[in-house]
Amino acid sequence: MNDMMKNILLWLVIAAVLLTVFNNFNTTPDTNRITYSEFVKEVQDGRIAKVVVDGYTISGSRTSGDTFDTVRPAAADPKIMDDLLSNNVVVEGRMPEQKSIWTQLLVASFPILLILAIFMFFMRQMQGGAGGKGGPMSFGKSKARLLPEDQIKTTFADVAGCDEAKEDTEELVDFLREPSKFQRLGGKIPRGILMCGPPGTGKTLLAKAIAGEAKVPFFTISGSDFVEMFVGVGASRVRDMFEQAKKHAPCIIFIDEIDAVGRNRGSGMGGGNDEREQTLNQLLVEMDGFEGNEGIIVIAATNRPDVLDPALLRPGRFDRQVQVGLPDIRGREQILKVHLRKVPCDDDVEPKNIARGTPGFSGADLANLVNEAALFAARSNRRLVNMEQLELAKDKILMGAERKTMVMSDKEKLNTAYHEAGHTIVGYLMPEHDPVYKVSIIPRGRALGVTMYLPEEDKYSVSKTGLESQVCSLYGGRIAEEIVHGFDGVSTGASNDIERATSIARNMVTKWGLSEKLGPFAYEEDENNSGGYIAGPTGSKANYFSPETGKIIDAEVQDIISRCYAKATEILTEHRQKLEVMTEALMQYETIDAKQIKEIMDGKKPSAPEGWSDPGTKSSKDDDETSKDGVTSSEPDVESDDLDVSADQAKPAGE
Ligand SMILES: Nc1ncnc2c1ncn2[C@@H]1O[C@H](COP(=O)(O)OP(=O)(O)OP(=O)(O)O)[C@@H](O)[C@H]1O
Ligand SMILES: [Zn+2]
Repeated sequence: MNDMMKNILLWLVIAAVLLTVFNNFNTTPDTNRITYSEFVKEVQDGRIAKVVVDGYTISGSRTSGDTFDTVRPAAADPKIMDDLLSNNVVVEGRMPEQKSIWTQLLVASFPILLILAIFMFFMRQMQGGAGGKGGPMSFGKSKARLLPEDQIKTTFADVAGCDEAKEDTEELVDFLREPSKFQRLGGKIPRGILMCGPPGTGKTLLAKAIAGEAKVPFFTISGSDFVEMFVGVGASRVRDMFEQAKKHAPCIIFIDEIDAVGRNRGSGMGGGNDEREQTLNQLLVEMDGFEGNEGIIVIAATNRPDVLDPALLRPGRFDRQVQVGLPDIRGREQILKVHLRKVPCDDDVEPKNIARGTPGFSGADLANLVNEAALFAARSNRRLVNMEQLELAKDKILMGAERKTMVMSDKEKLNTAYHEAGHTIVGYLMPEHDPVYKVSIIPRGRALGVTMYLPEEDKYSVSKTGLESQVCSLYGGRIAEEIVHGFDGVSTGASNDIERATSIARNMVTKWGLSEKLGPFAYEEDENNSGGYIAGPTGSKANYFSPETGKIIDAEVQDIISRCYAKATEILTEHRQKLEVMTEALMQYETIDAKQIKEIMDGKKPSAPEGWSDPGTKSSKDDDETSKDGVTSSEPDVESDDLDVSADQAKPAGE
């Protein structure tokens, strides 16, 4: 309440100043104006001849003939006036009504009350407390939502594929079930747990499952809910939340995106954000404030543990970290099983196969996959989800939704086919390159065509050779166009490829220490993503090099790219014949799989892809699509970022 009081006080002072100014303005001194005490004295001295009373205003004339006026203070006892005026003075007009001291006070304080009321109204609005939209129960001042214990149906059985994280948190369940027993045994229980991991890996789910298993209430709030416009609001929200939690203990407080408030103070983005800092301080105070045996466990989630303020990680606060990473193949299989349980499935459904084909997928991606498959099944009036729909759903998530309505001209289609075939052939032949999983010239999302690579198993890093191979295959598309149409015939379709290739080459030099000339130093650092991304979106960068080094960096990047470009050109010139065959196959089938690609690369005639039936002739019409990206969706490494990018591209046409 403290900060709120400060705010109110501030407003009161402003109100008081305003009132004073207003009053002064009102009582501009008149030449004849006298003070009330002067007036009383003059009456007593018998100098007043006539008095006209109008409420509190008193005017009149003196025995000497000149006029005067004065204002009777509300506090003056009216009876004294009566006594004063009883003799030899002519009194006209009416006396002020007798008001109780309370009424007078009320009248006097009305403007202040009004301002207070308006202020309170705004506070309420800001805190969005009224009525609790969304949550089953939300309480006034803090935005935290409270899920009572009987409403949490999530258990550990719903969380699959993160066994270590589950093990790490099992003892919390025991503790929450019976905090006193734990205390008696001298068990030491952390107050705060930090769950770290990429988005969608089930951090929220796991926290909820702990509450569900322990049958305790679950408070949830997002770090961004604390960051407010008004200084002090966030801090008071934190205080409120902990107050509420204490009433419901034992319980769990879950703070999602703690990095929104917990960023390192005095460094990084938006330095000197008072509000955020105050909120963070309050959080630290509250964390220190409750005893370990109160039965409150604060679980915070973040995917950027590295940006958190070290004070948050100190003993007694979030001193225990639980890693919730992307699931491996076994994990993915289990997660798929959890979600497939909820939809009617055909007998042919093999979670293991889907798990194998989805490296880099998060739990949320897999849940989405099952959901999409169910939608596909519903759309084709099937009662059971089968493997075909699961494959379709996987492709949709990996490559974006097909845009069946978009018609390309034959010329554009042919160009796209050459482009994708170029990517595919270079990717196929380069060492340590992920195998091509599918090539398609069906427009998806913003891409005109897609070449999808998938590693055979989960991969956590890429070698220098692998990276250079990626750069080569990224240029393969553009080079194929160049070989067929000449330099003047190259389309704009390669912009995304070029961007990504450049980004890989640059990261090789400035981040991954893969330039011999420059050595293993970090010259550049992304503010937003702390490395690990290959061709991920670039945030604002921090540079650590002199202008001279900058020139060498540029030269090194150019060197990598020109070497890779030459290599890819060499490959495609040598395999020109295969480029033609693959293009032809793409024109015919539109989508070909690893099997057809292998046949073509072995110099054989490609077979028809599985499930392919001749659709007859397709209509074609000119299309004014602006984005001509033939996106090469190579499989990401540790991060599933590229998956997100493909998913984003499933938005409607034209960005
Ligand atoms: N390990 C898992 N087992 C089962 N389902 C999962 C798992 N991980 C994620 N999911 C599914 O994905 C959904 C989203 O997961 P959740 O919100 O818990 O992720 P998160 O890590 O908290 O993500 P974010 O960081 O984006 O908040 C869950 O509701 C669940 O359906
Ligand atoms: Zn391309």
